[in-house]
Amino acid sequence: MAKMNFGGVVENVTTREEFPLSKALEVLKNETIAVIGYGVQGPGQSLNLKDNGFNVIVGQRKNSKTWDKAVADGWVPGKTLFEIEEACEKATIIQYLLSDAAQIAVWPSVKKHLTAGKALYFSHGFGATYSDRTGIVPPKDVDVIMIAPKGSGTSLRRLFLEGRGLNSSYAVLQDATGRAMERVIALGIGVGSGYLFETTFKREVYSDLTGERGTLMGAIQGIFAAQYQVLRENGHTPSEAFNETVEELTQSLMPLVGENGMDWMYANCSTTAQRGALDWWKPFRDATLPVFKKLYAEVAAGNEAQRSIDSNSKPDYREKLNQELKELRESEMWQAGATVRSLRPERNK
Ligand SMILES: NC(=O)c1ccc[n+]([C@@H]2O[C@H](COP(=O)([O-])OP(=O)(O)OC[C@H]3O[C@@H](n4cnc5c(N)ncnc54)[C@H](O)[C@@H]3O)[C@@H](O)[C@H]2O)c1
Ligand SMILES: CC(C)(O)[C@@H](O)C(=O)O
Ligand SMILES: [Mg+2]
Ligand SMILES: [Mg+2]
Repeated sequence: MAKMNFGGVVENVTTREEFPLSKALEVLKNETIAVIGYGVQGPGQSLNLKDNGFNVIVGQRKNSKTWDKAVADGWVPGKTLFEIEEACEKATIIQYLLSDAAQIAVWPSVKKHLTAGKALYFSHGFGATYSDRTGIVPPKDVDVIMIAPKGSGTSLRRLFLEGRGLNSSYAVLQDATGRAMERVIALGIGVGSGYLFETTFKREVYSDLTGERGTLMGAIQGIFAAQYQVLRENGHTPSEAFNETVEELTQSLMPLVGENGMDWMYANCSTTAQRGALDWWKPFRDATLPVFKKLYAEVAAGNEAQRSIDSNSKPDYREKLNQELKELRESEMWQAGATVRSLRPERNK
């Protein structure tokens, strides 16, 4: 474990240099890892583990689209692909990667296979932190660990195939075997993490729920929609409004931020743009600060978790979500976006 200085605060991190894949393979050489669920994280984590040489099987409901997807991805029924309970029985490490709501419903079937010495692995602090709402209370004689990739399972797989890695946080909630820490770090390296930073289950779920509702997904759509509306109300065309709101950000400016930070992106824009951005970022911060404070309070009170449990436990939750995504897709802004994307020269090759 290395100590790294993050803007003046020293934190524990683990990198592939100090914990190479060979060490991870050695630590887990006698383990059977069952990845339960084959939605978004399931494929990314299980395929990365398999390609890295670990002993991994998949547990998924038969007669489901994702069972068929697992078969298409090369998992073999009866050999490396099983019904959820059968996979849990065979496993020494159960990676619980069902949706957070489904984890509640399926918990009794998983719990009965959590015999002494096994490890229960999550990719989110949700189930265990909000145990009063989820009912997920692991037995005391198993390790309870977490690797939470900080991004989509789709990116986890794509970056792995490019020889890169998505960063993940890690935590140990329960160390029953004395091996929980080496198990979790080895799994973090195994699923393809770029580096691992330390957290707790509670800190992970609070920050993750805030981030995805905030700047990563919710706030960004909100601020896009507000600017697009103002431009349209003032007579700008959809293509101009979309380009000035979204396309330039994703195609030109955010890659520069990702590469070298905000000041570097600013420095690569005109002095006119720099003057305006440096003047306006603080009013935007001040306007949104109360919303972020309210959001964090809702997360900490458990209200966001409860809302997610209630809506995503309904039988028709997928149809409802798809309907809301359709509304977003069919809004003028994102329809303009579809046309803009179709005009990117690389799409016409
Ligand atoms: N989506 C991501 O990229 C991402 C990123 C980081 C962490 N996570 C966390 O990883 C975990 C898995 O998330 P996900 O987005 O991959 O899940 P998901 O929503 O894609 O669902 C995963 C699987 O759950 C199955 N499932 C749904 N309801 C079920 C039920 N009642 N019984 C049995 N199976 C059922 C689905 O068939 C699917 O295979 C969650 O804890 C999530 O918070 C997800
Ligand atoms: C990919 C995200 C948003 O980081 C994850 O937290 C999720 O819930 O899907
Ligand atoms: Mg999340
Ligand atoms: Mg997240």
